[in-house]
Amino acid sequence: MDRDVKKAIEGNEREKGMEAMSACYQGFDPAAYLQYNYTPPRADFDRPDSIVPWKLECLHRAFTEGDVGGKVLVDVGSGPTIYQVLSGCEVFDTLFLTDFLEVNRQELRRWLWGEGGGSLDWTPYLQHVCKLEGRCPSAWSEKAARLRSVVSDVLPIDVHRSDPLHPGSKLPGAGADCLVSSFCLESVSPNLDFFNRALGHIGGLLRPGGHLLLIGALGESYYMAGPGVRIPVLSLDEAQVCASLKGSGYTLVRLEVYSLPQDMKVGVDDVTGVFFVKARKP
Ligand SMILES: C[S@@+](CC[C@H](N)C(=O)[O-])C[C@H]1O[C@@H](n2cnc3c(N)ncnc32)[C@H](O)[C@@H]1O
Ligand SMILES: O=S(=O)(c1ccc2c(c1)CN[C@@H](CF)C2)N1CCSCC1
Repeated sequence: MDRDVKKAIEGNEREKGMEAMSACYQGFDPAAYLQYNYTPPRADFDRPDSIVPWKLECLHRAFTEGDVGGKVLVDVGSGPTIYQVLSGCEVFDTLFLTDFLEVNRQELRRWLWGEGGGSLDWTPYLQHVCKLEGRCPSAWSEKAARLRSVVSDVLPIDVHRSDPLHPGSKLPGAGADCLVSSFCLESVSPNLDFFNRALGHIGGLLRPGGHLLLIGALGESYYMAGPGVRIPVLSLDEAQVCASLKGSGYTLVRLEVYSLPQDMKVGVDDVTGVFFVKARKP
């Protein structure tokens, strides 16, 4: 087949894949998503085997062990959540939260700068991270104020585009010093080729020597993002995560895996585990 024709067909297939995934996300319900994933039993701070303490500890350690630093932190695919930057906001003074959907960007703005506060009370998360930092849990309001003070903007993003941030949203300097992204790439990629390309696209936002903190689902093929809103997920295993990072040129610093207890499998998805990756862009 003529190479140009092949490229046109491939390009057309990619556009179709992006449109199909975008259509899936039009029903995304931020409040329902938060309810499904960020309230008990999944978010139970009193359970030693709960995933929340594990994940917040992974993030705290990654941001505070001395090798991560700079000015600009970008969270890719923030959704309606802020837990993923509660440690990073103490290290960086310029944060960008990003998401594909306006409903999620609005949810973030409501918590950051709005009157109502948002759909979820993040106080337990703020208190837990304060404890990890050796601070009194009552310092949670100071941490909330710090986060609100360092978030520069909540930006639209599409990881399937070679320049994921819209042309008008250029990052300061030579790019981000650190990227964090949780449950995004595998949740928006129709197949492994999309996943690997998206990983490459977000890597373009990161300066050489910068760090990627990537959190994601293992063994997940779908999740519910609202009543009747079923979103397909690219099912990953540890080996594939490592292969994709290597293929994208990253140096793996650490990979940690959490296996979900049976009672945390509550029907909102079929996730079997969660990975936490710290990697460095050479
Ligand atoms: C499973 S949620 C993850 C939310 C949050 N990071 C968390 O840890 O719970 C996936 C997010 O990816 C966003 N998304 C969907 N398509 C995207 C795209 N093409 N590029 C970037 N983000 C996208 C969705 O709007 C949603 O907020
Ligand atoms: O690991 S979670 O249970 C979690 C949190 C979010 C998600 C999943 C799992 C699995 N499905 C994902 C779909 F993309 C979203 N968790 C919720 C409490 S705070 C730490 C993260």
